[in-house]
Formats: sequence, structure tokens, C-alpha cells
Amino acid sequence: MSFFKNIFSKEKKETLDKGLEKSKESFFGKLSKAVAGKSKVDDDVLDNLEEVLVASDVGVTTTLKVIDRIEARVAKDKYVGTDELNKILREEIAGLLSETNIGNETDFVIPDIPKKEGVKVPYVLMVVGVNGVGKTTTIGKLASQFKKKGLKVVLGAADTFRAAAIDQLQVWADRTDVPIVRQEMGSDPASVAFDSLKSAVAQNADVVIIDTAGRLHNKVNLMNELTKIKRVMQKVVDNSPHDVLLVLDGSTGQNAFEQAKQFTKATEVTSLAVTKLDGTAKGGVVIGISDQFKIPVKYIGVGEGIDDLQVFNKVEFVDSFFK
Ligand SMILES: Nc1nc2c(ncn2[C@@H]2O[C@H](COP(=O)(O)OP(=O)(O)OP(=O)(O)O)[C@@H](O)[C@H]2O)c(=O)[nH]1
Repeated sequence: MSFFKNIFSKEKKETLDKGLEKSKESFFGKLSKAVAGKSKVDDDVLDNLEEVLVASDVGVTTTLKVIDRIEARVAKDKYVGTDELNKILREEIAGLLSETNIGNETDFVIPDIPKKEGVKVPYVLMVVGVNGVGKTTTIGKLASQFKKKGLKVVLGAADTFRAAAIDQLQVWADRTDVPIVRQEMGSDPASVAFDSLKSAVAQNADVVIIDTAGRLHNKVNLMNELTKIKRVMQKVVDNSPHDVLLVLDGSTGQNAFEQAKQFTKATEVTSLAVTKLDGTAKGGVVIGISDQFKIPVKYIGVGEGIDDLQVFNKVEFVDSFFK
């Protein structure tokens, strides 16, 4: 029985366990096969383990790092059963996640931004990511969670490239009963972001979430657009955005790595949300991306429902993944 069960809410744990079901099944099945019939950790076992990690979308670089650590820890040819190997693997992966995911957050909180000349300053969260990864849904879920915490939220529809994106954000604004700042399709995204921040300040809002367009096919445009949005936002709130959250679809495995690479080249990404971890066996992507890009995973999506976004907690994640 796991010690962590006592710390975290039962409901959250159940959703996480269920969300990671496919990743776990596939991981465990393969892990058991990797050591089946073996009585010691030899090159064969390490090779098999490497294959399992790569197949779980942990990524080659991170996989090799984990294998090296296990090799350094377990004396070659020493007897190690599945349970013990699993325990060692779990400890090494938890250690790896700890290098980037320093805190152990369990709740939707945002830092307080000091007042400026006596006026409340909202926390500015800019959300980036390509279309279809679950960006709008994540923004909606975040708005709902922050609101539940008693925070005043404003949404900014700065993805003006497609009318559907604005309309979809409007749907979430209505659903969560949160004000939204929007303009016509095709209007300047930076202007929408500027208006959103002005509106948030005027309304004494605690947090403003800015949706942006994620057209990766033209990296220079993307970079220019995000840079301009930031520059214009800083006219209203110093040092904004306080967080640039990149949303990645966990079910796309290696594609998510590629997107992380492109976005980190285009702008400074300060945190990650990995969505759609339910229904995929590629949960290992969380471990690899966080390790390779040295960016903390802040949120994970484990379902389509409004409450199916969780604050990423490395202890819970590893506990659930390896249970
Ligand atoms: N199963 C599951 N589905 C999710 C999750 N997050 C988002 N989705 C679904 O993914 C689909 C795409 O999500 P959107 O929020 O529309 O994606 P987007 O990135 O904003 O894409 P555009 O609106 O096309 O820009 C929707 O059907 C969501 O319900 C998740 O964690 N799990």
C-alpha cells in the first residue's frame, strides 16, 4: 500500500490513476516482460528496459540518462526482481523529475504580484501551443479552478487568427461565468492582449489568461507575434507575462517534443501543461519533456471534463504511474 495515499485527496488520486491507466498498463506489461525469466540485471535486462522507456515516449536522451543511473546503482549481474527494479526505476524517475519540478504543488494557486502605486496588479498568464492540443480547454479548466479558489479571472482572446478560436473561448467564458475580452477575427492579437490587461486592472482581477494563436508553420511570424504581444502587455503590467504556459498534447508522443523544441525557440516558455494523458499509453512524455527542456510541468489534462485538469505533482504522478 502506498504511503502517498494519505496525503492527496482520494478523488484527485482516482482521476489521476484512471487517466494514466493506459500508460501504466502498457508500461507495466512491458516492464514485466523485460525482466521475465531473468534473475539478475544484465545487459539484456538493461537493453529491454531501454526499449520499454523509449516505447513509453520518455525520449531517447532521458531514457539513456535513466539507464545510466540504474547501471551506476545496481551492481551488474546482481539479482534484482521486477519489484525491486520497479522501485529503483521509480526512485530514479522521481529524482529526475525533481530536478526541474522543484515544488510539490497540489493546488491551483498563483503568486501574489505586488501592488503598483496602490493599485492591484493581476497575474498575467500567456498560453501558447498549436491548434488542437487542448489549449482552449485548458484555459477554460484553469479559469474554472481559479474561480473556485475565489480568484477573479479575465480571459483574453488573442488568438484572432480563427473565428472558431474566439468563439470557443467565449463558450468557456460563458460556462465558467468569467469575463472575456475579444475583438473581431483578424484584429491585432497584441491589441486584444493590451485591452485584456487594461480590463483586468480596471476590474481588480487577480489573474488574466491570454490565449494566443499557435501557427508553427511560420516560426518567424510566431516569434514576432509573441514578442509583440509581450511588449505591448508590458505597457500595462511590468514584467508581464508572469508565466508563459506551453500546452502540449501528451497523446502525440514525439510530436509534443518537436513542438516544445519549436516553441522554446520562438519564446521563453516558463511552464508546461500536458493534456490528453487519459486515453494514451504515452504518459512517459511528461518525464522526457520536463527533463529535456528543463521546464516544469505545471498542469496535466486527464479528461475532457471541466475538473479534469490537475496541478502536476511529481510525487503523485510517479506514485500513480508505477503503482
Ligand atoms: N481526453 C481528453 N481530451 C482533452 C483534454 N484536453 C482537451 N481535450 C480535448 O481536445 C480537443 C481539442 O481541445 P481544444 O481546447 O479545442 O484545443 P485547442 O488547442 O484550443 O485547439 P483549437 O481550439 O483548435 O485552437 C477537445 O475535444 C477537448 O475536449 C484532456 O486532458 N483529455
